[in-house]
Amino acid sequence: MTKNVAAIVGGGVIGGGWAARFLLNGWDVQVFDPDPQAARKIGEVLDNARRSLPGLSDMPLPAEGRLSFHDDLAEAVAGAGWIQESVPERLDLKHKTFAAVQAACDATAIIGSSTSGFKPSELQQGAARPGQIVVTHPFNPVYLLPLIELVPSALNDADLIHRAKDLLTGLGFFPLHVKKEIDAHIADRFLEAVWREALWLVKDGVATTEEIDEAIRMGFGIRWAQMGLFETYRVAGGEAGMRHFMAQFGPCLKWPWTKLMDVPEFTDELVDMIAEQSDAQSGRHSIRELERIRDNNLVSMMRALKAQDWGAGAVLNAQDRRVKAEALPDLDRADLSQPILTLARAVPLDWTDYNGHMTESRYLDAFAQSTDRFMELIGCDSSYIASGGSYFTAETHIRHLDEAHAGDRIRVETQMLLGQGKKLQLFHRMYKGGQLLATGEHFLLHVSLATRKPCAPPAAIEGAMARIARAQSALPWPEWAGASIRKPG
Ligand SMILES: NC(=O)C1=CN([C@@H]2O[C@H](COP(=O)(O)OP(=O)(O)OC[C@H]3O[C@@H](n4cnc5c(N)ncnc54)[C@H](O)[C@@H]3O)[C@@H](O)[C@H]2O)C=CC1
Ligand SMILES: C[N+](C)(C)CC(=O)CC(=O)[O-]
Repeated sequence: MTKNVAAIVGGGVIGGGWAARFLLNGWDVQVFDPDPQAARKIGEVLDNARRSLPGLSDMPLPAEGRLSFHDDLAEAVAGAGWIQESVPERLDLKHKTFAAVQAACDATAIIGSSTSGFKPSELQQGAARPGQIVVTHPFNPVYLLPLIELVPSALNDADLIHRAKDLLTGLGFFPLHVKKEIDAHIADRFLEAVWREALWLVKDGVATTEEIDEAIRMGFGIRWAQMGLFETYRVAGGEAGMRHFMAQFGPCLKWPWTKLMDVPEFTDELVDMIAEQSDAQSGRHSIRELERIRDNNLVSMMRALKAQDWGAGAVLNAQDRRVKAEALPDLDRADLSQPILTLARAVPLDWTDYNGHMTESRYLDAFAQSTDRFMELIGCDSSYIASGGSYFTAETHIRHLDEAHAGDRIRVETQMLLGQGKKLQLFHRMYKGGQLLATGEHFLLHVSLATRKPCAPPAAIEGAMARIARAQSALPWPEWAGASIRKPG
C-alpha cells in the first residue's frame, strides 16, 4: 500500500493541529512554513495531541507517520495527496500560495483551505486548476474536534467532493458538506454574531470577559455540545415543541434584545479593556496550560457523548466500528493456540488520576472491555444478548504491576482457563509494548436475562468455547491464576 502523504502549508495554530491529526492517523506530513519557530511550535501542539487524541477512541490509531520540515514549498508538496493551506487570512496571500502550490503539486491532489471566511470561488480566482481547491474549514483544536466545513464551489467536481469526504472521514472528522457557498460558511456566522454581541456587552460596561464566559459555560455552552440550537429549543417549547417555542419567543427578536447588526469599532481603548480583562481572568495560566485544560475537558465530554452514542460521540463510535475489524482479530483470524488479542487502545485522559497515571478502576474497565470482546468472539454478541442470554461476572482478581499514562498504547491478551457449560473463566494480561502492566482473572456465569439465573449456553457458544479450549490446551496455567491476596504474616 502506498503511504498517505499530506503537505501542511502554514504551520501555525491551525496548520499545527492539522499536522497532528494527519500524523497520528498514520499519514506522513511535510511542512512548509517560513517561521523559524514553526518546528518548535508544531512539536508542542503534537505533544498535546499525543496525550489527548489517541485515547478518544476505543480502538488503536495506526502507527504515527513521519514528520518533515521543508524550506522549499515545491519540496513540501511533492508527492502529497492532500495539501492543507493554513496561511494567514489574507486573500492576496492565499492566491499567491495556491499559485506556488499548483506549480509544484500533483494535479490529482486535493488542496484544502482552512479559511474561516473566504468563499471557495474567491479562493479559486486566477488559479491554474480552480477545481482542485476546496474549503475545508476546521475548528480549534483540529486534532480533537470532529467538524470540518467542506465548502465546494460550482467548479469542484463530484469526484473531488467524494474523495475529500472519504479522506476526512478516515481521519476521524465529521465533514459537513456546505452546499451553498457563503462568507464565513455556517459555524463562523454564529461565532461572529456571538462575538459581536459579547464585544458590545464589554464595551458598554454591562459584563466583563469573565462574566460573559461564565454565562456561556455554566449554561447554554454545555447544552450546545450535545443538541445544538434547534433541538434544544424544540425541547424548550415543552410538549408542544418548536411551534410553541416560536410563538412564545419569536416576538422577542423584534425587542431590543440584540445589537447584532452593528459592529463595535476596535478602538485602542476597547482592545486594551478586553485584553486586560482577559489577562485578569486567565493570565495565571500559560496558553499551553490552557490548551491542556481545554483538551482534558473536551476529551472527557466527548467520551461521555460516546457512552450515549450521540452527536460527536456517535461520530467517534462510527470511526471505532470502521477500524475494529482491522484492529481486533475474529476467531478465524486469531492464532487460537495463543492468548487472543481482546483489547488494543490508548489510555484516555479521563482514565488518569491525581497520581498522574491510569487509575485503578480503569484497569477493570479495560479488562471488562476485553471480556465483552471475548463474549462477542464466542457468539455472545449484541444480537444474542437482545435474544435473552448473556454472561454475568461473579468474581474478579486484578494485579496492578506497572503504570500506564495518558496516550500510552495498551493491549490485552486473553487466555480461557475454563469454558464449559455455564462457566467461563478468563485470564487477561495487559501490556504496554513488551511490559506486563496487569493481570485480571474473571469468573463468569452464563445467565438467562429473563430469569436472571445461571443456565447453560446454546450449542453454538459451547462449540466456540470448546474450539478455543482445544487450541489453548497446551498453554501453561498462568502464575497467579486462582490466587487471591495473601494473608498477612
Ligand atoms: N485560529 C483559529 O481559531 C482558526 C483559524 N482558521 C484559519 O486558518 C488559517 C490560519 O490561521 P492560524 O493558524 O490561526 O494563523 P497563525 O498565525 O497561527 O498561523 C499562520 C502560519 O502561516 C505561516 N505563514 C505565513 N506566510 C506563509 C506563507 N507564505 N507560506 C506558508 N506559511 C506561511 C506563519 O508563519 C504562521 O505559522 C486562516 O485562514 C484562519 O482563518 C480556521 C479555523 C480556526
Ligand atoms: C475566530 N475564527 C473565525 C478564526 C474561528 C474559526 O474559524 C473556527 C474556530 O475554531 O472557532
